[in-house]
Amino acid sequence: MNRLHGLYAITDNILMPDDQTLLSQVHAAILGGARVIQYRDKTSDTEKRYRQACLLNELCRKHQRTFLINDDVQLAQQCDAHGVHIGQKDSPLEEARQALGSSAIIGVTCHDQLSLATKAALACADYVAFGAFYPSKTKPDAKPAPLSLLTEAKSILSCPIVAIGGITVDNAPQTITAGADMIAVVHSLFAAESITQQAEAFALAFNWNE
Ligand SMILES: Cc1ncc(COP(=O)(O)OP(=O)(O)O)c(N)n1
Ligand SMILES: Cc1nc(C(=O)O)sc1CCOP(=O)(O)O
Ligand SMILES: [Mg+2]
Repeated sequence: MNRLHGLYAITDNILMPDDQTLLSQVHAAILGGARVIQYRDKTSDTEKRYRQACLLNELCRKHQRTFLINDDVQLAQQCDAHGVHIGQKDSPLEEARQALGSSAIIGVTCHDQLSLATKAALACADYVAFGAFYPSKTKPDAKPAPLSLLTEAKSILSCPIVAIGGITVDNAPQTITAGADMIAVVHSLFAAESITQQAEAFALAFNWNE
């Protein structure tokens, strides 16, 4: 199975306020076909973040899913995650690689800028992420990015490409056709009535394009 392809589910500390909700919602997403899980908790509760990251790591390993930590290289190390997702204001890629080693998966946010992606790819990022392609409920201030960026990026990069920001079951096929290898989703997945069915619908969008 290609580990960096398909539905990329990102957790949310508001939609999933406690351990039980977090675990059951991520489990539901995995059952529906989410291939990559990112633990994204923007609180400063270190104890909770460590505990939840360990719980999710165990769940993802049990189901052979890729588990990444947002922002926090040290937490990724502590909970033995597969890797980390870093933004332009987080730890530099070189530092993250030094800390986590050559087999870790490191993804980098590139917003709407191809130049950030070529730089990250040259520095051996495992994937690059562009967005926001649609208005995002999770990050309403995210700068918009055009779908044409995905097509342009696909023609010059050899690493996998993630599309993020306001992705829904309705607009997912367009982002995949434009060049996304993975679609990263928070709200449209985890606020759904049936998370498993919603994940299945996202996963189907990839089958139509394969
Ligand atoms: C897959 C993926 N893409 C982009 C982001 C955004 O990262 P960043 O710009 O560092 O913003 P925060 O998520 O830290 O608020 C992401 N987390 N995941
Ligand atoms: C975390 C994040 N980063 C973005 C970017 O554009 O870099 S958009 C975003 C939020 C994604 O959540 P939703 O699927 O609810 O829009
Ligand atoms: Mg970040």
